[in-house]
Amino acid sequence: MEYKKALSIYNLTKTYGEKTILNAINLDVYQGQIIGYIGPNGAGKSTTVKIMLGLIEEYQGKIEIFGEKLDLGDPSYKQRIGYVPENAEIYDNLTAYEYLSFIGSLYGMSEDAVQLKAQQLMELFNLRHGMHNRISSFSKGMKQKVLIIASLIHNPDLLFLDEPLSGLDANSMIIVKEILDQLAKQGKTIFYSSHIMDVVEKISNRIILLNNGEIVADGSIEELRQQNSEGSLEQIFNQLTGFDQHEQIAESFVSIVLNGDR
Ligand SMILES: Nc1ncnc2c1ncn2[C@@H]1O[C@H](COP(=O)(O)OP(=O)(O)OP(=O)(O)O)[C@@H](O)[C@H]1O
Repeated sequence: MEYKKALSIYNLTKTYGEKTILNAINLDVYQGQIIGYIGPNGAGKSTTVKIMLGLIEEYQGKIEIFGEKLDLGDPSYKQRIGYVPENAEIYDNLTAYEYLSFIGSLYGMSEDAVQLKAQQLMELFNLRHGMHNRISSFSKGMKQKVLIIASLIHNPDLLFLDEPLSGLDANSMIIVKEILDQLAKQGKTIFYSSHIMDVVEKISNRIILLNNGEIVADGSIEELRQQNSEGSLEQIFNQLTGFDQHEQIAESFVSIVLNGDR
């Protein structure tokens, strides 16, 4: 398979007031890549993803998705994108089936196609019996599974995932990781944002670390290991973000917790 560019970012800069969140970022992402998109809290990961999804319209720089300049006036590119947000605004009052039908119709799928796919995918996630129950009655993990199905039901080519395994049990996590691996082998491109470093390390074939508005590392885990003296991705993350005070901070925290009145 010939791997083409799925996404290009040129000099992307985003500021909020005085604060520069993204500082002239450049990035080319190819089909079939699973990008582990990581960085400290507030680094700008969600901001980057929201810009690519057209949810944030004010920025400087240029973005191309599937070779076309991002044109918010023509949102057809969105039909090729799937998204699992970190904080889902899921419609709790709908049943799982109603929600998936709604999402499918937004993506232009026929009712029959959505029904069949939703049923089959929910069954594979052990949710068949919850199909016609309101999402508000679902556990956290069940909701997460509905979100994952919703992000994939229209067979997108580019997938943005923000902590997608959040709330999933160990068995379901294995299934989702395997699904992502197989989708990437089919040429789908996946942006995987997470703070769980050992999962990112295993699942990604390319890791991008964002810190202080810049990309400070970009490569496979093997490449990052060669470039840095530390071994695990967690250690590389600590090193590149200049963090070595976990013990002191924890000690101060605990001593404040233990001191003073009840
Ligand atoms: N609407 C907004 N107005 C002002 N500042 C904002 C706004 N949205 C985000 N920010 C700021 O932009 C920065 C980046 O936020 P973003 O949510 O992209 O970080 P993140 O890397 O996804 O963090 P996390 O790992 O905590 O999810 C933060 O400093 C945040 O306070």
